[in-house]
Amino acid sequence: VNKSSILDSRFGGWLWSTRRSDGAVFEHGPRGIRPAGAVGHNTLNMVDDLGLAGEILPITHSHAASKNRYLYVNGQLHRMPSGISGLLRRVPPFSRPLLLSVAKEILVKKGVGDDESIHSFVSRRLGKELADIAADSLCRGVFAGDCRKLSMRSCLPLFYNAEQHRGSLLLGLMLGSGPSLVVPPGPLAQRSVKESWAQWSLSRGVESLPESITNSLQQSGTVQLHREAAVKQISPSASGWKIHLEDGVISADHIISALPAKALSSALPSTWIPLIQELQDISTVTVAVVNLEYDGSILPVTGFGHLVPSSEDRGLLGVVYDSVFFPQHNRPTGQSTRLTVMMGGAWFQEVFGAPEAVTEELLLAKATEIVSRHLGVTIPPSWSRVAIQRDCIPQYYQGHFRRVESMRSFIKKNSLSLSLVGSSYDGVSVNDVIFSGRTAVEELLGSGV
Ligand SMILES: Cc1cc2nc3c(=O)[nH]c(=O)nc-3n(C[C@H](O)[C@H](O)[C@H](O)COP(=O)(O)OP(=O)(O)OC[C@H]3O[C@@H](n4cnc5c(N)ncnc54)[C@H](O)[C@@H]3O)c2cc1C
Ligand SMILES: C=Cc1c2[nH]c(c1C)Cc1[nH]c(c(CCC(=O)O)c1C)Cc1[nH]c(c(C)c1CCC(=O)O)Cc1[nH]c(c(C)c1C=C)C2
Repeated sequence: VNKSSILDSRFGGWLWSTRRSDGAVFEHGPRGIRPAGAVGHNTLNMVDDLGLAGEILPITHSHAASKNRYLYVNGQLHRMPSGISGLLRRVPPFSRPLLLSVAKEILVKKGVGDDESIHSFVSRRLGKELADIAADSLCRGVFAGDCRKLSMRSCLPLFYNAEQHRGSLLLGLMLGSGPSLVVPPGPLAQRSVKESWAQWSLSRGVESLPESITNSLQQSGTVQLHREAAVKQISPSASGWKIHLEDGVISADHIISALPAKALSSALPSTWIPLIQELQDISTVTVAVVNLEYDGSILPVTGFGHLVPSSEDRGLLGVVYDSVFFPQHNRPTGQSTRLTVMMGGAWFQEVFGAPEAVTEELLLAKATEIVSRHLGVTIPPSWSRVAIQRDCIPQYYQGHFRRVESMRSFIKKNSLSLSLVGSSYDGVSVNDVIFSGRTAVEELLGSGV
């Protein structure tokens, strides 16, 4: 069910694509989905099932957008180190070869405590410089968040587990750290492995995925879809639940809630204070997403985009070079360059003030000024679109795992027929949220689906 005022008449939440009448596509949320691992295979299997395989746009690991990612530090773009030579040489903005930090990492003692901030973990194992620049930028480029508050255990479980099981990131990544989930790959996922895909999109944008799911559910004739009907209240009843929607009441024997944690908390019975409190305490951040189109081929570099550490500019998270990796989404006539400037995140309020008060003009002016200063583009954009994505990325702060455990144990102890899925709990990527839905259904049916 879709509620928020800007997303009124559509399903799909943050999977949101603008298709211009001339064929150009602009993404206001995710733009690339990772094919790898169990969660990646699971999504590709669903793409197969939906009959969308013919619309897939893959990017391989050898593509420039996979190899080249940049950092903007001290007023300059720096290509992020990659491959063996990137480890052996000193690559600015870092002051020494990364190999030195990585080699020493093996000798660093395991941390104490059951969670730690990402900044503290990286400082301890790899040094302060990598924490201040690399971890800081990575957290802004995935969670739009602050690495000094984000949880290592919940945000980067692969690296957290590497230290837990092998005492070292390097050893854990080389030797593996515990059993990993496996989802049998279907034809598309097998193709992604064979062709070494790094990410993918769809020819009419990522929103084709929820659109296709909606069509498939409608055609099945077995599912009721309520559009523009917010869940107002959920109350227990003799047969399970009564769900009070804006357009009526429905009964359910089990609820799989994919609502953002805060929205769910305000719909629950007020007597469930511990669960409501935990849900409310999951913070989110707001991101300003500014899509820009320029005439001609105007980029001085080619790659995925660049990230900006908080020490350089607190309000600017990074710039995505969309037309480099999905040129199929460019307008069909004449050369053009599509960029997305992402701003705010954990620093939104501090830099721009209250999201409801900031003007689109101000954000557009800041975005075009950044493109001109960072990329030397002197012409104005030929098209632009500003979207203020309110509360769009949940923040898994230190101790998040305990909060999630405590909510699930409250649900179990009180025998509530309720499953929590979606980006507030077990991962924010598109793959993670789809997989969380599958896991909830499997637990409910007690078997592999
Ligand atoms: C700018 C941006 C860039 C991103 N980039 C990437 C990327 O490159 N790759 C990637 O994998 N992920 C990316 N993500 C993350 C990913 O898109 C999201 O985490 C994911 O789509 C969240 O899905 P969800 O279904 O959990 O939540 P949402 O998309 O938030 O869906 C929740 C739905 O619930 C509805 N709702 C809310 N309240 C109520 C209510 N009371 N009643 C009924 N309905 C309600 C909302 O309208 C919405 O439709 C990005 C996110 C953003 C914002
Ligand atoms: C500048 C801000 C942002 C950019 N993308 C996002 C923000 C907030 C959001 C985002 N990006 C990714 C994910 C999913 C994570 C996953 O587990 O798949 C989300 C929620 C993908 C991603 N983007 C970057 C990295 C390192 C990742 C992880 C997966 C991968 O390695 O591909 C880096 C990055 N993000 C942005 C830019 C400009 C950039 C690097 C140059 C934009």
